[in-house]
Amino acid sequence: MDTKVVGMRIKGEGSYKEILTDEALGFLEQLERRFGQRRKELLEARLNRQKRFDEGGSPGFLDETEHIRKLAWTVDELPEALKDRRVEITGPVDRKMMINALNSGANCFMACLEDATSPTWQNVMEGQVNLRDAVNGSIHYSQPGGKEYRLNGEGAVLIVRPRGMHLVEKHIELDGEPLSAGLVDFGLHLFHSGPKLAATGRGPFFYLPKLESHQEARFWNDVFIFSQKAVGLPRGTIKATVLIETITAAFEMDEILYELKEHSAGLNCGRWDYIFSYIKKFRARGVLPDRSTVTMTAPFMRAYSLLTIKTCHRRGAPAIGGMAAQIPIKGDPAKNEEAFRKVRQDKEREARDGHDGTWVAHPGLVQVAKDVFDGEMPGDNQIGDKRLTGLQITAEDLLQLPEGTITEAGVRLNINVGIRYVAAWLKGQGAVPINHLMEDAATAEISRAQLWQWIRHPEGVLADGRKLTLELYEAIKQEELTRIKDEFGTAYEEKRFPEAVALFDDLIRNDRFEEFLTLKGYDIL
Ligand SMILES: CC(=O)SCCNC(=O)CCNC(=O)[C@H](O)C(C)(C)COP(=O)(O)OP(=O)(O)OC[C@H]1O[C@@H](n2cnc3c(N)ncnc32)[C@H](O)[C@@H]1OP(=O)(O)O
Ligand SMILES: O=CC(=O)O
Repeated sequence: MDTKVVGMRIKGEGSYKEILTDEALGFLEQLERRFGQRRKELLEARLNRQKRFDEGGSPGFLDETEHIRKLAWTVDELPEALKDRRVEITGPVDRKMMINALNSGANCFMACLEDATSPTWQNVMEGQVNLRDAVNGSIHYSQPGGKEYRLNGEGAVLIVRPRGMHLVEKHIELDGEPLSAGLVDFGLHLFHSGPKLAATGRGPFFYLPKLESHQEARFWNDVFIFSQKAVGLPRGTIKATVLIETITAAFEMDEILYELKEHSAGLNCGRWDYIFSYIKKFRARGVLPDRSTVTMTAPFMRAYSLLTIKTCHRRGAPAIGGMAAQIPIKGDPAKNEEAFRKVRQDKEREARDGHDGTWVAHPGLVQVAKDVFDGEMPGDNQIGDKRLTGLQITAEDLLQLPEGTITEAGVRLNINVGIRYVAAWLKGQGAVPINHLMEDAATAEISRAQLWQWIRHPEGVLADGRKLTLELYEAIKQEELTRIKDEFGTAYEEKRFPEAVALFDDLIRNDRFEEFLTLKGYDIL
């Protein structure tokens, strides 16, 4: 469908007229024309950085920005709505789940168009409708069978996570090229809800995913400056929290806060993507052990989270913790208690280390995290706590390879979870419960990246002495597929497992490491 914007075409089905208004599309056009090329250049810089790592180079703290790390400065004052973020619930932009999240009792709700949302056109467009209705307070949902869902009062403060820079939105083209997905998600939400949110002091707030450098933070800062002017908001109204979820960004935390200074709402430890990034960036080097053994207490993960807290507090910014993958387990009180215990332990470590809040994946976990932070954090946040000021975290600390073994069970789990996740994603679900754990794009990336690396790396050897080869991968995969087929029976095809297996196989078998599984998957979504 052609639009009134010259050169712009909508290729997705359904008109979504209330979201894709001429004015909103005009705004997307301006964003793309101003920032689309720069996004591509930043992606090119990522590839060049990877080349250097493949040739043995290492990331380090940058010489050219030493002055930024040395000088005393702080980010701008936080708005009232973001001072107390002790519990943030995350979830996709699904209508019912959004209402549940907003009503969950959490301080904030991170509405995710990234890892927790499969970017079908329908999900993306309906997500925007849901965001707009949530901001208007008019959001409601009638469950087939009778249950009604409505907002109970103001609800959690909304923070929107647009898609990462690597993704495009193929359903909207400008001059024959797809738009930048992150700019679409950001732009539509800002255009429809920014002024309304600003009027109440509850936004517009964003989470910025998968940044690799301070230049990418500068990109977003420039997008914010331009966009605020375009929609009539004072400079500094938008606040953004950057996820530190790539190993390279961990070396540029000060610089990232500095670039976003007047728009910064601190940093968050995106632990799952961080592990994925570590494997991806250093795939030619040492191997990581089984996914389940790489936890936040591994020295390199601990160094990263402590550095995040230290850096944020020095700069007057909040340092938000990450996501424990456990979710409530129905029908098994003992296992459920064990899951809750693990989440509690994780949140206690975060609160005691000095984090200013944390993430939970499920409404049933809000109270657990709240109790921990209420107990450990008497004020709104711990930004004033400078305990970590003298802590020295070196490049070696951040890069230290975790110890542990690779087991057949770990290989099996990676194959099983990876294929199940990709099938769910192809069916339009971006976050799923598998083996009582939350799985989303970030956790699935770890699974496939580990398999890819273990097969090719000489140290990809199981604890029993067998080298993981393509042949062994294939044999285990066939056994796991038998289990999946037994479980799904005649629904196997309808659930898109054949395509999921083909895609997963391609990611593992191809010697070229695919940057993101969602990039490859988007072609057939
Ligand atoms: C690595 C990262 O990027 S982390 C951030 C991105 N990932 C996420 O945000 C994942 C968030 N979590 C989820 O999506 C979900 O909790 C899942 C998919 C893991 C499990 O969901 P379900 O299988 O629906 O869980 P369950 O059956 O226990 O849900 C019970 C109720 O809680 C609701 N619920 C579960 N999780 C959430 C959530 N995160 N937000 C809002 N509501 C939720 C369900 O909709 C359901 O509601 P209902 O009783 O009104 O029908
Ligand atoms: O985005 C969060 C993560 O843990 O990855």
